[in-house]
Amino acid sequence: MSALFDLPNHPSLPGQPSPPRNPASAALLDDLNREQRAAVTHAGGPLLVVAGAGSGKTRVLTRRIAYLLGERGVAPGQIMAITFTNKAAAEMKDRVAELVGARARAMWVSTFHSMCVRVLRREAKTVGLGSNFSIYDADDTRRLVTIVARDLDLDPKRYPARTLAMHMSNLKNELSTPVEATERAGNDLERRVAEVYTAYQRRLEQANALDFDDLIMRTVEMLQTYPDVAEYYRRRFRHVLVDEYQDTNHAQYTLVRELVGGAATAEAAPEANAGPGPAELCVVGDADQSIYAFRGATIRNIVEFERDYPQAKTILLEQNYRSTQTILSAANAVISRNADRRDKRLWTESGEGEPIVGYVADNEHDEAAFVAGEIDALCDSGQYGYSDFAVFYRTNNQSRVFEEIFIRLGLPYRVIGGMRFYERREVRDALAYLRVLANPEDTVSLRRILNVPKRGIGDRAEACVATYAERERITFAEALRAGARGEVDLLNSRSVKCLAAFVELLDSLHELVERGDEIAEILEAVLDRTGYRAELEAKAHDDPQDASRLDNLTELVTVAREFTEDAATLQTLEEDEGAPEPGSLEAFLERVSLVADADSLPDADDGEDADEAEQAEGTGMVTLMTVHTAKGLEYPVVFGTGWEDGVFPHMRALSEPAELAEERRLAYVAITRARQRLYLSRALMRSAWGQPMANPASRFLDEIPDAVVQWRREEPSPRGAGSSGPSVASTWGRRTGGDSAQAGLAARGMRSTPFKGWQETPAMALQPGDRVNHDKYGLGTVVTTEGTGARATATIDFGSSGTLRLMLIGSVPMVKL
Ligand SMILES: Nc1ncnc2c1ncn2[C@@H]1O[C@H](COP(=O)(O)OP(=O)(O)OP(=O)(O)O)[C@@H](O)[C@H]1O
Ligand SMILES: [Mg+2]
Repeated sequence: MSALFDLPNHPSLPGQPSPPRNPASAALLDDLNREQRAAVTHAGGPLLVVAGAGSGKTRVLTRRIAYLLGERGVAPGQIMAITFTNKAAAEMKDRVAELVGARARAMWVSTFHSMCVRVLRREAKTVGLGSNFSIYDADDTRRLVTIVARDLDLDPKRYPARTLAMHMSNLKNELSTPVEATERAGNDLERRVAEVYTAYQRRLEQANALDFDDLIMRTVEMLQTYPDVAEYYRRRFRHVLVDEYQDTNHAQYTLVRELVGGAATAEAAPEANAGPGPAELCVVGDADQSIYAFRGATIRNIVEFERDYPQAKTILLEQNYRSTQTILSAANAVISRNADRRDKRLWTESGEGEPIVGYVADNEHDEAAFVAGEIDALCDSGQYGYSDFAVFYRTNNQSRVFEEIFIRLGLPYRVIGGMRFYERREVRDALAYLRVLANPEDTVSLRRILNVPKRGIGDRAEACVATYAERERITFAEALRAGARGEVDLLNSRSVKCLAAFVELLDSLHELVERGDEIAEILEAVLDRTGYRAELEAKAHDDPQDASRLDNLTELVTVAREFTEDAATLQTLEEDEGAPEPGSLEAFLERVSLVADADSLPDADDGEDADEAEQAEGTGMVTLMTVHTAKGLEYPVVFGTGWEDGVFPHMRALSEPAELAEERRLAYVAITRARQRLYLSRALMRSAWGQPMANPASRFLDEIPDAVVQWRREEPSPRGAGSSGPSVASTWGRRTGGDSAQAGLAARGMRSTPFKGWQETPAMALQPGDRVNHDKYGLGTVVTTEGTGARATATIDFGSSGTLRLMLIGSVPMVKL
């Protein structure tokens, strides 16, 4: 226990139950503190457990379930437990199964959304849905709103889809129907939103689809409209337990009430003939971890619990069992800046622990390399296995950089939430084209794209070609060309024409490869000339998913562009025998397949063998996820990345006090996931939407006391005035070491990355004739320069090392002489 947040005399509750004599239940209660035990054994009225991060709230829920099953004779089928993420649900189920065995399977442990899907699929007929209804995610929703708004002739500048979707979602979270929304609309925006909402619901219904918010709202409506259905669920679930109660919104709150039957009690339902009586309710939460206000979550539900449920009992937990004091100090320092919160007195017995490690990276690639390097080193030291590590980022799109470096270094990892980029259909289609261009004989890819997009080469034509290839003992590609010349029997003339057009298309694309066009250009040509993009664009008006496919293709073009840019700065000197030429289409495809190959790492589909192997080795995989997804979880070592103003806190929050408070709670969540070691990093430059941006340090970093952070690498101080290139000194906040940066960094034992100092300016200013010294290629003379800003490049003659074209932005290990 240590200095900052000690509270040795934590209060105990009166009338504590002592552990029962039954040895089995003693085991269930043994390793709990008094307050936890009180919560586990509490019977009867509604129970609220409020406590800070890592104080054992979830453990209380899990134990309580085991206790209900083991000691109170409750059947598994009578238990409904609600968690915030699917991962948390799976973990809770596992933990209960460890305690009570396989019968845990009959419990319902799920998220609100999955629970509602389950109920609605069962009751589809009652609510007039086809049981195969589809579910639109947030992205689909926004795109459908765009379509609806366009149909209604709304000016997208004045009424952006995102805003409309948000307001609509708020209405649903408040359980307002389109009719109610229309009646209550008091101003122009509200009227527009109501119109969109009405039209949107009609479209959803036609598509037999529900969005996320509907899942909850429809379930609530059903329970309120059909008392016998509600009765069925109330009889069935005698125990309702909710984790992360601080993140429930009004709709979810109402759903819980309907399930428990508390509302009926409040409205003084006649005693006689009443249903089964309210179920036992147990909710746990922490107002400081409320991070879903954007989905209408309100801590009102915690604060007012005792008013909502007059018989309620509240239990506070104050001992933290998860983190070191250092980590708690950082967490407390950040969260205590929020106004209007109840101060908490978390304490721990686990000691100071390791200092928090801070790292200032040159850019996001450097940051990812640092993270990967640390994981590697800590694993090598034998202290940790891969599964002990988690890497957090603020938004999903930040995962790709980590995925790529992990792949390259062979670090096993998994991404929670968000589909792997290279698994997506459109990405695979586009890559199949490139594969065929790189290798015309790639039959699998060729057959994949043969009729994608549709071009009149049906299954029958394909079969004829395949048969001909087999008979003539030639490749499929050769047979295809024969078909295009009309030499394959049984092909009708229309098919021959289509094949000929396809072959011609491939040939024309192949010319671009021969000509040495950049990969991004080739890819663009593929998407345009095949009509792939046009087809998606046409369909995007009706199907929101097609619109997101277009975005993914744009992202793939960016990947290709970055690859070429990287290659320009890359080691031509380090060529492996037989490796494809750097920057070539082949090299690109090789790199991509390595990344995509991650799919076949354990856990994807290798099934049990891989699991066993993993367990045998005891190393597992590094987990990558957003902070939102990480809520409720814990890891021995946590990397908080992208701690930059504009990234985390999110850009949106910078000018919005309420949103900033929410981002701060998110930072509190991030920090308190760590058990032993915490790393916090940021990058000086980060590409966002294709543009490199210089981001200042996250204000949350500044809020953490210096005493608990050890900076492994600080921000380099800009060299004296007059150095080449415009300075970005204005964005370089505190922590700027006053020392000569290079020597200072070396002295602090900086790892592999060479010092980049002032080269971190937006682009190095060079002119033909300038002399430079490159870390790797040595002395050189600038021959020509091209482009500006992010596109700035220079062709430099390095004498015996060759003449190279280099990017002048990002981590260029080179100085001008
Ligand atoms: N009485 C206890 N003795 C030992 N370990 C405990 C005890 N209570 C909780 N723990 C451990 O402390 C860690 C944090 O517990 P838990 O995840 O239940 O906390 P939480 O309050 O739900 O945290 P969060 O707010 O992040 O959801 C877990 O590893 C848990 O097993
Ligand atoms: Mg928890």
